[in-house]
Amino acid sequence: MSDSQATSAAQDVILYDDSLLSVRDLDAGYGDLQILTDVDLDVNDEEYVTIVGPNGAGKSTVMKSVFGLTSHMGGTVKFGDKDITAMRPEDIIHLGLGYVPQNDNVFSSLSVRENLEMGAYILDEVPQDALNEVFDRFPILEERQTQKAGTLSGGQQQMLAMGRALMLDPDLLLLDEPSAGLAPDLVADMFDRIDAINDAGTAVLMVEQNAKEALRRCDRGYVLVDGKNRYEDEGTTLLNDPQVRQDFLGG
Ligand SMILES: Nc1ncnc2c1ncn2[C@@H]1O[C@H](COP(=O)(O)OP(=O)(O)OP(=O)(O)O)[C@@H](O)[C@H]1O
Repeated sequence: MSDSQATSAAQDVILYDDSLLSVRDLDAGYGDLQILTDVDLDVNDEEYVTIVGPNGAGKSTVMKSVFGLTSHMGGTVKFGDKDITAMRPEDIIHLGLGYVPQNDNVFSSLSVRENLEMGAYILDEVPQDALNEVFDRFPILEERQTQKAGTLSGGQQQMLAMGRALMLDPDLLLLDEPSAGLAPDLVADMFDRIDAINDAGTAVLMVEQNAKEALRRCDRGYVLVDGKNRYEDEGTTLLNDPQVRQDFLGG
């Protein structure tokens, strides 16, 4: 453990002093309904972090809370040196944080290219370099750039949603269930693409139902249960932990 880390006695969660994203004692929910309690979480520069856990554990709520989409009830969220606690999403994206929600993540009636251009709406001009990079990363989007997004397959729409978030070249990408709804033979391809995005230097925080594959690929993982931290460790360590396997990974 480096000098910049300290272990939280309560949950045995490692807290970092200099992480890119730092969530501390976060309480959040919807309206008056509290879902998250004292959640701690870090993502370091260029790190790939996964949150897994049972249905309804609050995984998506963590992502939404980081991105300013829930009721904030306590605790802090820092991104780089900025306190972004309860900041609005339209302000957060200026800071280099991109979010790809699980559902409704493309504008169906707009073309593929228009969707990508919308990703950069906060800029005065469409960043051509970023657009070309997205097309290099997802060639099918270049081929189909004039097609309406709603006519793409589920996997292609997921690529478009990611491509749109990449238009601002974020330092951290939040991905909520990127493999949801994909045919089994497309799931590995989607994970390969996420690996490539991370290898190119973008930190990733991902929620996944496909927990084993996600833990196999990530650097570190968190297991969230009932809106609280339960385990945190390197992905492969969690994957091989008998208790985690039995309780959360189907044996
Ligand atoms: N907009 C909302 N309003 C009220 N309650 C909500 C809302 N969205 C989610 N919840 C509730 O918050 C709890 C956590 O949901 P969340 O989607 O964060 O869990 P999850 O771990 O991502 O689950 P899953 O794996 O099933 O997607 C659930 O009880 C859910 O019903």
